[in-house]
Amino acid sequence: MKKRKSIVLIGMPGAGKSTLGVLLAKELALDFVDTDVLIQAREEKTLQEIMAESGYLNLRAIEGEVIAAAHLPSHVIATGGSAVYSEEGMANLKELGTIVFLECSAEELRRRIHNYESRGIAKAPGQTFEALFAERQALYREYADITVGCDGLTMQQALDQLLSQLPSRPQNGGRAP
Ligand SMILES: Nc1ncnc2c1ncn2[C@@H]1O[C@H](COP(=O)(O)OP(=O)(O)O)[C@@H](O)[C@H]1O
Ligand SMILES: O=C(O)C1=C[C@@H](OP(=O)(O)O)[C@@H](O)[C@H](O)C1
Ligand SMILES: [Mg+2]
Repeated sequence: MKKRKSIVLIGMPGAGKSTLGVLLAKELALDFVDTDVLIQAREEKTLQEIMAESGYLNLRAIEGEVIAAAHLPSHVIATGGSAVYSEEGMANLKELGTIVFLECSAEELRRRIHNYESRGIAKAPGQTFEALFAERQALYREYADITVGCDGLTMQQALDQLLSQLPSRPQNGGRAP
């Protein structure tokens, strides 16, 4: 079977990378992988356990290794929100395909996420949501090939918006690098 370019979803926790990623993979007949699951399987620990045992910087380091080593053509790849801290990892993902930033405002994310402190976000202790949002926003923008604004959209509307912004199928359907 021909290898196709992958689609890589980046964005803040709660932006919809994992949930929309599955729907997108089904729509495009691609495989789906969530790099959070790859990390957990490699470490045989949950993300929360990794952070509790060795800290958020170690989780980011492991995430960087996992995404730098990922060989995943013809996939929709949902990353964790902290993937953008790894330059090497993002370079590899960019080689695999199109990077899509699911952009939500801080207000929208606040409406979706009610467990900011306990969700296992890889952030410095005490860092506020607003500070983390600002720090990350710059990185998501830097890496994005496409930005999909998700505020106020239902899941289906966000999926439709994403599909309409993707490069057309013939461009998508070339051989993977
Ligand atoms: N338009 C939307 N698109 C994606 N998720 C949405 C939307 N509206 C509400 N949600 C909710 O936001 C959450 C997104 O979570 P998730 O997919 O795990 O995000 P991420 O993987 O980016 O952290 C889910 O609980 C989902 O039901
Ligand atoms: O943004 C973050 O720091 C993180 C986001 C999580 O993934 P989601 O973005 O899919 O929630 C997960 O990788 C980990 O808990 C760290
Ligand atoms: Mg996720």
